[in-house]
Amino acid sequence: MKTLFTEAVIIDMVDGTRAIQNGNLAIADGVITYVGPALTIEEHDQYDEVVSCKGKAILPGFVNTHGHLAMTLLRGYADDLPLQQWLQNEIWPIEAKMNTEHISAGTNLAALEMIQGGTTTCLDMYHDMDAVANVVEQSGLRARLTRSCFGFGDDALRKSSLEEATSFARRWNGAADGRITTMMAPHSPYTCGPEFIRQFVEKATELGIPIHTHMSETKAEVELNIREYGARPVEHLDKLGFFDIPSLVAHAVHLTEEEIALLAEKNVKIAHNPGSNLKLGSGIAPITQMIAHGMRPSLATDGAASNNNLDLLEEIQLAALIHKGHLQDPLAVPAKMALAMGTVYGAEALFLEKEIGTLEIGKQADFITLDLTQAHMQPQTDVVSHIVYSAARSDVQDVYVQGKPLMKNREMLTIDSEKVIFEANQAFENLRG
Ligand SMILES: CSC[C@H]1O[C@@H](n2cnc3c(O)ncnc32)[C@H](O)[C@@H]1O
Ligand SMILES: [Zn+2]
Repeated sequence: MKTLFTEAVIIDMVDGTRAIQNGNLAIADGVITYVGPALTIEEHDQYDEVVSCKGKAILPGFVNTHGHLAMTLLRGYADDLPLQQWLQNEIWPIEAKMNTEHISAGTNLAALEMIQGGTTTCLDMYHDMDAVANVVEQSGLRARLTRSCFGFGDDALRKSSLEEATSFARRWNGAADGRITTMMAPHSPYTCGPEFIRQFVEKATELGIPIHTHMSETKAEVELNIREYGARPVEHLDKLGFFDIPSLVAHAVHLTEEEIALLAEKNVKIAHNPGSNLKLGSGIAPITQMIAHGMRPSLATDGAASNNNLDLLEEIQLAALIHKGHLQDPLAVPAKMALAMGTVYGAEALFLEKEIGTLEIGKQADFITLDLTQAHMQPQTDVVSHIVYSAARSDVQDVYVQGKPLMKNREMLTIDSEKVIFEANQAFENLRG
C-alpha cells in the first residue's frame, strides 16, 4: 500500500528544524519513501491513496525515553511527597498488590493516553512485562521494554529476577515486526548492590542490548551512595562497567562538572524528566551543561504517579521553559532544541536512531500530525515555536507507527477508549480494596 500525504507543513527534524511548506510525505510498506516539496498531480497516480493534510503539520512522533506505564493506575494516588518517602511508604506497598490484570489495565490506559498525545515510541521498565509487551503489540506503539529488578532479598530471589529479566529480553527483542526491542535494567544503585548490577551489565553485553537505570535523581541518593560505596553514583556505575556498553540513565539531576564530562566521553544517553523532577522536588537536571559537553539529552515523563500525565509535549514545553527561568537565560534551551529532545534525541537515547526520530527516506513511517488551524496557533509565523510554546496535546490529530494509523482525526483505531478507561477505573478500585 502506497500512501501520499499532501499539503502539510513538514518538520522533518533532519537539519535543525526546517519547515517544508506545502510538503509531501510518501510511505509504502511502513517505510518513508519521499519527503519534500509537493509532487505533481501526475505523480499522485503512483499512489493507492492520497491524503490531504491541509492545515496540519507533520512531524516525527514523540519519543518518551523513561516511564512505568502501568503506574497510570496510581495517578493522583500519593501526591506531594519526596522520592524516598513516596516510594517506600506509598508506591511500593500498593505495587506489591498489583497482578497481571492491574498491569494490563494500567498499561492499556497509558497506551491510550500516549497515542492521544502524539507519542509513538516509549520506554517501559516495570514488572510483569509479558503483559506490558502484549498491550504494546496490540496498541501498535513502538517500545523499548525491560523487566526491571530490585536487588532486595536473598541470592535466590536475585537470581530468579535476573533470569526473568534476561528471558524477557531474549524473547521479546525484535517482536511485533521489530516494534518491540528490549534492554536490561537494574532499578538503581540504591536498590541494587554492585555485584547484582555487574550481572546486569554482563547479561546486556551477552545479549547485545542496552542497559538502563535510575541515577542521581536526588541529593539524598548521592549522599547515600557515598556513605555506602565511597563514591558518587556516576563513579560507582562506571567502575561496574555500566558505561562501557550502550547505556541510558534516567534523571541525572545531581551531577558535577567532572561527572558530566565522563558521561559525555562515554556517550551515555540521558532521559531528562522535568515534570517528575519538579513534582517530587528532586531538582533541575544540568541540561545546558550536558549540551555544552556535546550531549543530546532526551525527554521522558516517568510514571504517571509522579508527573501526573504521559504528555511528552508538556515535557518539551517544560524543557524549553524551566532552564530559561532557572538560569535566568532565555537562550538556555531554545525551542528547536526542545523539539529535538522530544523526537530525534529520544530516538538516539533508545538506540533506535537508524529506524526513527526524523522523517527521512528509508526510515520507519512513525509520524504525527498537529492541527495548525486553532486560534492559539495563529498567526502562522514559526510552526516550531508554536508547537513548543503554544500547542496542546489535543492538537494531535493523526498518529502513525510503521505506516499504520493508530489514531485518525482523533479517532482511536487500535484501542477501545471507553473499555480501557472503564477497566482502568475498575482495576484501581480493586487494587485499593
Ligand atoms: C522495578 S520496576 C520500576 C520501579 O520504579 C519505581 N519508580 C517510579 N518512579 C520512580 C522514580 O522517579 N525513581 C525511582 N523509582 C521510581 C516504580 O514505582 C517501580 O517500583
Ligand atoms: Zn522512573
